[in-house]
Amino acid sequence: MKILIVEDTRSNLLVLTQYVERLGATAVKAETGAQAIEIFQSEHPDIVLLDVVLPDTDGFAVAQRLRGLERAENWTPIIFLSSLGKDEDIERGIASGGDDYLHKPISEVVLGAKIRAMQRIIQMRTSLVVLARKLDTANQELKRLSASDGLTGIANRRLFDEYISREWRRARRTSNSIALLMCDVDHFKLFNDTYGHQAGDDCLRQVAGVIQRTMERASDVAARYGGEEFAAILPETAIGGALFVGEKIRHALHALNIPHAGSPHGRVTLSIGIAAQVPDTEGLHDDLIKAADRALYRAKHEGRDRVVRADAMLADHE
Ligand SMILES: Nc1nc2c(ncn2[C@@H]2O[C@H](COP(=O)(O)OP(=O)(O)OP(=O)(O)O)[C@@H](O)[C@H]2O)c(=O)[nH]1
Repeated sequence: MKILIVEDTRSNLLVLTQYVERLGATAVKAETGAQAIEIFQSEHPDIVLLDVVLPDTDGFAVAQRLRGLERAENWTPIIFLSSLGKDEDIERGIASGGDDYLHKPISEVVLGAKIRAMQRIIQMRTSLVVLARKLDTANQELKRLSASDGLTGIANRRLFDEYISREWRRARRTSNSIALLMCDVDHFKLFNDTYGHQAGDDCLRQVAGVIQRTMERASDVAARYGGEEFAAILPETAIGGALFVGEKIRHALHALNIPHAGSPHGRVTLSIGIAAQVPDTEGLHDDLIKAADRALYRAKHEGRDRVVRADAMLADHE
């Protein structure tokens, strides 16, 4: 343990140094406020014994400065040693950041007891800081788990719902387009029937990975929408950009070439429905989901393994 003694009277400094060393601690010494601040920063003492009357400033100002220098999680006990013994002096000492206040002349026994008490508080505080850090890590992990899909590790439906609602409102505020891709694995029931459920799960993991990797912007989110259906939210993206991403996903999955003997395509493919919209004041994000869903339905009916855009469907109907 390192104890900083701030005392301008040499004889006092000598005696206090002996007290501290007899406790088995290392003494570092300062004779002015400026020195105290400098040594505090370079030596990082565990406890500070601080005289109130100093040649360049007073101990109260030094204590305040030391508190300002401490990093968020750190705390160094400061014990004032003073010949000023009025109630107001003690009050000022504690208010300026001190933790205890001893009157001169200092008794070795009392000083030893106070230092041991401070050590005990330091230990308890350190355990609390460690515990708080562990809790923080556990909370972050919990947050991550509650937002991710257990099978594929990408965002789950809960996060999807939250994210699309938030991004829809943001797009409305900024009059930006938001795009949605709904992707469904083709003939997946047959895949399961042919290769087994385990292989099916593995396939879903790979498809999720392809979708996730294909999206490049930090604001893009890929989620497992349910079963063998995935969704991708692309904020600040118009239909052209969404089409580009959809085709990129489709080709990336082709490149992966996961065999699917039951499919006319011979490999695992995706049908993708896309929709994009600049939200108006009345529209709901549900409308965007419905539009992408209808496009997906159309992609299935037109032969699967394709990207169909919702606005093209509208044009067809016109
Ligand atoms: N292995 C596995 N299969 C799943 C999972 N979730 C859903 N499925 C299966 O996915 C299949 C989906 O089948 P359908 O909705 O009939 O569609 P499909 O066979 O993919 O045919 P199309 O979508 O019309 O191309 C069902 O057999 C589900 O059991 C999962 O987490 N793991």
